[in-house]
Amino acid sequence: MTPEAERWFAARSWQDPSWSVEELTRLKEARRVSVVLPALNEQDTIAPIIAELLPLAEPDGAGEALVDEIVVLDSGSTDHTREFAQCAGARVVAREDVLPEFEPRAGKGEVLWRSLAAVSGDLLVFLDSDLVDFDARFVPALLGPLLTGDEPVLVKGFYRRPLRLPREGVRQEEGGGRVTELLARPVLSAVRPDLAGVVQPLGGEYAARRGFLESVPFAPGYGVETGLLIDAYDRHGLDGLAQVNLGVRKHRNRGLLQLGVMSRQILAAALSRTEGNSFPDGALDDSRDEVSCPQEISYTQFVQSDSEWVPHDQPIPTAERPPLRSLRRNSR
Ligand SMILES: O=c1ccn([C@@H]2O[C@H](COP(=O)(O)OP(=O)(O)O[C@H]3O[C@H](CO)[C@@H](O)[C@H](O)[C@H]3O)[C@@H](O)[C@H]2O)c(=O)[nH]1
Ligand SMILES: O=C(O)[C@H](O)COP(=O)(O)O
Repeated sequence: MTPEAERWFAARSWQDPSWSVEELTRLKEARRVSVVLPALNEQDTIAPIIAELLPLAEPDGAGEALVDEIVVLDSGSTDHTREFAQCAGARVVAREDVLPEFEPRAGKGEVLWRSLAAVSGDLLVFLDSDLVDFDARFVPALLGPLLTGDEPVLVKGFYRRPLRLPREGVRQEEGGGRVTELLARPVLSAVRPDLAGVVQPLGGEYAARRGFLESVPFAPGYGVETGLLIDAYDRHGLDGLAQVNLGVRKHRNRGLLQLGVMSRQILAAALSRTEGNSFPDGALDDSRDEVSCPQEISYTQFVQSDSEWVPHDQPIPTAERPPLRSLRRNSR
């Protein structure tokens, strides 16, 4: 690690976060907290996650709650995700119902971007909706550094990651985070060496201040976390970041080909934030407010069909969404 990364890791990593819900609810004062769950076809896991979150939204004796709203931002589900989420007690927002002047695009980054306009929180907590054995203590842990300190704008979770691949008969207590370890952390250590202390740069469990989220472009698809992390660092320095230990995080582990496509999206978000790059992935503009990109690039994977190997081209969306704040400025 660079000396700066080492200093940051020691100063800004909470290995055993122990803020209580009561303490944080008191510190919250007039600020609002929104929990946002991006979801695409998550009918198996969405309701148990919401059930676990609901107590955080119940007012205490003083009429206050740590969480003001739990919102599922639906990404075009075709299963029962929306109904199950609503029955479980969340507000469900379809991606086409927020910022309707923008034609919806596929992918996770798109719904996170739209969520800024759908929720009222000053502080937003993002959680994936494919989590298994979810523990609501993730939420106070992620909010702790934002409510107890002024500096961080983005707080990432870190955890042990089991790996479960039923088709392959794999069930391990560790070994998850394959894209994180094989692509994201190596790439970040090259393009922003000071970010080498971030344990789970891709984790979908993080909290951030609205002011920061509205000030940056959103990369599409699975590039969104990489973009937010690099942009938080570029604009607010390492001390704009913090990380908290969330214990264990289990999710649906995807197959290798799906992870290949995810990796290409992540690489596009990182390369487009690399000054002077000549890659086709895009580039920051001079003001660093926008990333100008081709709409799409293509990535080829190979699949076996009978005895032959055939190329299979995957479109990788690269067009980023502009900072939400710039839309408000332009509409005035
Ligand atoms: O088009 C999409 C795809 C996914 N999701 C949701 O986004 C979350 C994460 O998606 P998933 O496919 O489960 O991603 P992972 O394989 O878990 O990928 C990891 O790495 C990604 C790349 O950084 C992060 O976006 C993820 O949050 C992180 O968990 C889930 O709630 C999905 O339902 C959408 O809302 N829309
Ligand atoms: O975060 C990652 O590295 C990818 O989502 C893959 O995670 P997994 O190896 O735990 O499935």
